[in-house]
Amino acid sequence: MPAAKPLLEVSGLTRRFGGLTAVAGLDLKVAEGEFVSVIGPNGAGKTTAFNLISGLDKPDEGTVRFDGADVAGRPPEAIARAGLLRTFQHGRVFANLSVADNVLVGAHRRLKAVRPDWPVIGPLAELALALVRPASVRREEEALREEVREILAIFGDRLLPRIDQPAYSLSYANRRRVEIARALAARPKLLLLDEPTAGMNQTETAEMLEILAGLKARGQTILLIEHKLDMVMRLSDRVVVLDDGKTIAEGLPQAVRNDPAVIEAYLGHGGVGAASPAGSPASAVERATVQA
Ligand SMILES: Nc1ncnc2c1ncn2[C@@H]1O[C@H](COP(=O)(O)OP(=O)(O)OP(=O)(O)O)[C@@H](O)[C@H]1O
Repeated sequence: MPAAKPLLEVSGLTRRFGGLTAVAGLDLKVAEGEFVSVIGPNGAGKTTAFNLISGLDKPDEGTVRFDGADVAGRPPEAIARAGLLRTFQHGRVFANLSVADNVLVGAHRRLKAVRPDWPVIGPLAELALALVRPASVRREEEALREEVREILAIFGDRLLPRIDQPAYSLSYANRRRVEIARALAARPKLLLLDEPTAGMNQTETAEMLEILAGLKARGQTILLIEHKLDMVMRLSDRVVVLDDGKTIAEGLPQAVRNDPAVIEAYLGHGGVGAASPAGSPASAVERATVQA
């Protein structure tokens, strides 16, 4: 159990789609500084749970407490402003914006949280500032640009040389990196990553593992959905296993990997490469997760 105070506390979270209960009374805690991974067979309810936590979808039942406030059912922008940022399974970037501007969108979100709009004169003041650009505004812009470069540098030379290129011109892997960079620019208290290595090759996956390990070392709190079990094993303080919308196991990575209920869940789902139960039970889970 996490020792530090819970940053995220999900309780009894439920989402039904017609007759299907995608998330069924889910309880989940993430403490400050923790790296928690959510694994489970295809269709277990992982992404639906992320959608409910990040405000993209509304729960039928349950509560989501984030940083001391109940955020269940609040709009995604409000939840992001509170410091909970997420990325998407297939990556979402602003295709026509440059790499730098995509990341600036994340920083802007943070600034808005600190300096909310001033009704009525807000837009006029912004226009005036844009036309005159006093020294203070120029300094702030330069500081932001420098911050963008620092964030992009986390990804080695993948993004920095492409800083002014439009996002649509980037490779799939680079678009996914930009999405993470944008989330980081908001300085999230909690970062939700939905399969950040989906569609990436082995080298790119290994690189992402190092990047996530670096973020963890800096104290970034992370909740990760991931099918690649070796990554989950290397990074996680705790692993939560979902099946049919419920938690079926939770604990240290090695313990979860050898849990009979987990092995059964993976073997029971033909869709995750569980054709042969040969080999050790844990290797059955590994095959299933890597192939998913
Ligand atoms: N908008 C929706 N309408 C109807 N059913 C949905 C909807 N979204 C998800 N589901 C169903 O809910 C269940 C859980 O889906 P979800 O995408 O959350 O699973 P997952 O664990 O993220 O799977 P994967 O590992 O394949 O991404 C699935 O049976 C899915 O078909």
